[in-house]
Amino acid sequence: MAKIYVAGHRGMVGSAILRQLEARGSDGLITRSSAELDLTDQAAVRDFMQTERPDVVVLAAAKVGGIHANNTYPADFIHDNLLIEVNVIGQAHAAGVQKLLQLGSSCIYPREVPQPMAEDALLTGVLEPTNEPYAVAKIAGIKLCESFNRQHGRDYRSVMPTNLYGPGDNFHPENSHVLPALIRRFHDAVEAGAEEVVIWGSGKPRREFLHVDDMAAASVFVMDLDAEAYARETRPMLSHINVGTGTDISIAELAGMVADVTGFKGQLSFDASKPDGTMRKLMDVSRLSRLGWTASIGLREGIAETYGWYLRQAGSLRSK
Ligand SMILES: NC(=O)C1=CN([C@@H]2O[C@H](COP(=O)(O)OP(=O)(O)OC[C@H]3O[C@@H](n4cnc5c(N)ncnc54)[C@H](OP(=O)(O)O)[C@@H]3O)[C@@H](O)[C@H]2O)C=CC1
Ligand SMILES: C[C@H]1O[C@H](OP(=O)(O)OP(=O)(O)OC[C@H]2O[C@@H](n3cnc4c(=O)[nH]c(N)nc43)[C@H](O)[C@@H]2O)[C@@H](O)[C@@H](O)C1=O
Repeated sequence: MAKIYVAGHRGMVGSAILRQLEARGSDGLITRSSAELDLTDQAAVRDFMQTERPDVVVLAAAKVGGIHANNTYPADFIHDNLLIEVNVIGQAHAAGVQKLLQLGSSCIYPREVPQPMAEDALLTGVLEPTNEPYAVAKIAGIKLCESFNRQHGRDYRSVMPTNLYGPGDNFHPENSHVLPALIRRFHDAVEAGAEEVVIWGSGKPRREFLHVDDMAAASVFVMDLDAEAYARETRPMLSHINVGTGTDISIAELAGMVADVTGFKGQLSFDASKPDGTMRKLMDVSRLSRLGWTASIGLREGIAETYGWYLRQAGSLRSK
């Protein structure tokens, strides 16, 4: 059985990938928390890779956050993510790891790009300023994989997820992504009997949301593809594959859905002092669907399930 190292296994995506691998009986799984192995520390990553010598690496560790966190801590987002990618991808190669899957993000695509965004839209225009530093690091991750493939014949693959959500998400009131932020805000409003909930920005931006279990399934699917199938879709650079649902929704519509799921009956208002970010980010998922994978969890169903999970965490999440 292959030894698979899942970097970031305590995070929302890494934990979902770990669940999928465990469910199919993988028994060579290797994990380390950030307290055990700081992936920004090159010497520590080198020692770990040389000692463990995994067969496969899944890179789901990153500094992650929503629009406010990206806009407030740009240095952390570019610095930590570049180090994590250089260390994990570079030291995996140095330890002879032939296969790796790295997770990027839909924010790699230019701000003004034809929708839906196809993989070859990469580097065709100017990035969205609220998350440009993070996006530059994610683009560097793609180019690292491509370059190790070209120069050293490695099989390093990249998946670009759309906005994700689900159990294990970060529900921080300011630093999280929109969906967990709204779940928490609407839930708190219902509990407090509040009459109004404030939504950041104009409510007009459109986003595509994918449940993390779908993302984990897609990650394992891409990891398992035979090399010829991956190459067929990603030639000539053996580059990245988009992962999404292929449908989007406005933030105002999303807020209405979360209000419905949480039972909030009051008014919504919009705070124009907060940034909208990119006005639309819809993935072209035809590469992945040609290969045979499509998402299966509907948005409303996924929000209801995530809200159930949030409620089961009781006070532990809300005290953060
Ligand atoms: N969430 C989303 O909407 C999206 C996420 N992505 C990408 O998916 C991947 C996973 O994201 P997600 O699961 O949401 O993020 P989380 O924040 O939930 O998890 C990130 C994980 O990375 C680990 N990590 C962070 N810094 C370090 C470090 N210095 N050393 C070791 N481990 C570290 C953390 O480990 P520990 O818990 O041990 O501290 C954590 O478990 C990322 O690459 C992200 O960019 C892409 C698009 C959308
Ligand atoms: C996944 C992706 O995530 C980030 O980009 P983003 O798509 O802009 O992410 P977001 O989820 O934070 O916001 C989506 C939209 O929603 C609006 N919005 C309303 N009310 C809240 C709110 O309460 N919180 C947040 N965060 N946003 C809100 C918000 O104003 C924006 O218009 C990247 O930085 C980058 O990290 C990345 O790759």
